[in-house]
Amino acid sequence: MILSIADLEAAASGKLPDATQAFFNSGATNQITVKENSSAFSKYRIRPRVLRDVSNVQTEIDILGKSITFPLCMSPAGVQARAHPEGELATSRACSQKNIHMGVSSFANNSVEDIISAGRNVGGQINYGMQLYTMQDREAEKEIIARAEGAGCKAIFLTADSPILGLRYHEKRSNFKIFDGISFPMVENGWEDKKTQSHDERFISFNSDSHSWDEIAWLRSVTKMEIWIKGVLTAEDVEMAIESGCDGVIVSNHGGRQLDDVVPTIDALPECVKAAQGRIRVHVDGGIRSGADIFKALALGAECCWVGRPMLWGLAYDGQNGVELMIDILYQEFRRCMQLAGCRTVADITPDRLARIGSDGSMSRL
Ligand SMILES: Cc1cc2nc3c(=O)[nH]c(=O)nc-3n(C[C@H](O)[C@H](O)[C@H](O)COP(=O)(O)O)c2cc1C
Ligand SMILES: CCCCCCC(=O)C(=O)O
Repeated sequence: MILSIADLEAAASGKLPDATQAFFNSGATNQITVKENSSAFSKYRIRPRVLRDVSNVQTEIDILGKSITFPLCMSPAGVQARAHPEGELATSRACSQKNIHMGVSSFANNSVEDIISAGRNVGGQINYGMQLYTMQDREAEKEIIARAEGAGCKAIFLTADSPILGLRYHEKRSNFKIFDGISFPMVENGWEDKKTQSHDERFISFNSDSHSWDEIAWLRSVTKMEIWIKGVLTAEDVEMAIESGCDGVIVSNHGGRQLDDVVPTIDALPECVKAAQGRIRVHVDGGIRSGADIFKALALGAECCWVGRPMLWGLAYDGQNGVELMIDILYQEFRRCMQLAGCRTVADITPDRLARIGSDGSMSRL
């Protein structure tokens, strides 16, 4: 029986070859951050308020100019065809049905045009954001931006934590074949001669490790979409994002897949929110596996949460239905958490709803 995200992970992983599990589920080097992203949530406990009439709870929030069902979006994750043959098309339909915005990876196995059409064809009106890497070939980068904007994306998510790929030992040991039999329509122009390259070599061949904050002004000059930075973990970089004129940041460590031993995102969030002082939007991803995790992130000041692996597990388990099941699980848990904690609206989820357990076991209010 699949009741929780942990149940979904177990069911999905059983359906995937070992090498694909290693690719989806692993983090970088020693797996410290991938584990801590989730476990760090447990040092927070909820302080519920009672007798507050929670008969009419409002879970909706406005993101990118549209109301979504609850504060959750789908993180951009590449190579979804390794989870299910329909890949991002199934994810897009599920998001559209459930009224949840979706990030599209540059390493999608379907084009941004097809991904958005798939969602529109089932009737929803959600927003999409295009994830970008800083590319060596700026003309090719510009073309992806133009295609995304033309297809209807509302935002660019520039991934800032990946000047190079993280060292992914589990993935290497498993001999995961990323390229065999699948295409990458957003980035593969001119790649025909590189079919034999490794994952790492291919990334190095197109991605720029000399990226800098200067790119934001360039992005502004080529698009009217919102510009967000994905992969910020410090107050200093939130300040840089504000100075550079970004619309938002996603506090993210790439699900622990880039630099290992970095701070878990839920622990980086408070300093990022404090630095933002409401001048820039602050979202978070990494290790979110329950409705209570979403509640805690909001109480610590995030406007919205994003999930990566839970979406991939849903997709691997049962395509579109599996992603819908994943969203339903998180929605039911989050709504119930709000009710039981005495919150009628998302705005009621404030820092005073949390306590923090110290290293000596003591409990303190935030
Ligand atoms: C298999 C996989 C592929 C990913 N691909 C991308 C990508 O192409 N671009 C990107 O910015 N982040 C990518 N991510 C990171 C996610 O956007 C997100 O930051 C991370 O998965 C959040 O952590 P979670 O998986 O614990 O929810 C990927 C993550 C996974 C697991
Ligand atoms: C050729 C590199 C593919 C990277 C796919 C995305 C991913 O695994 C990540 O960003 O993490």
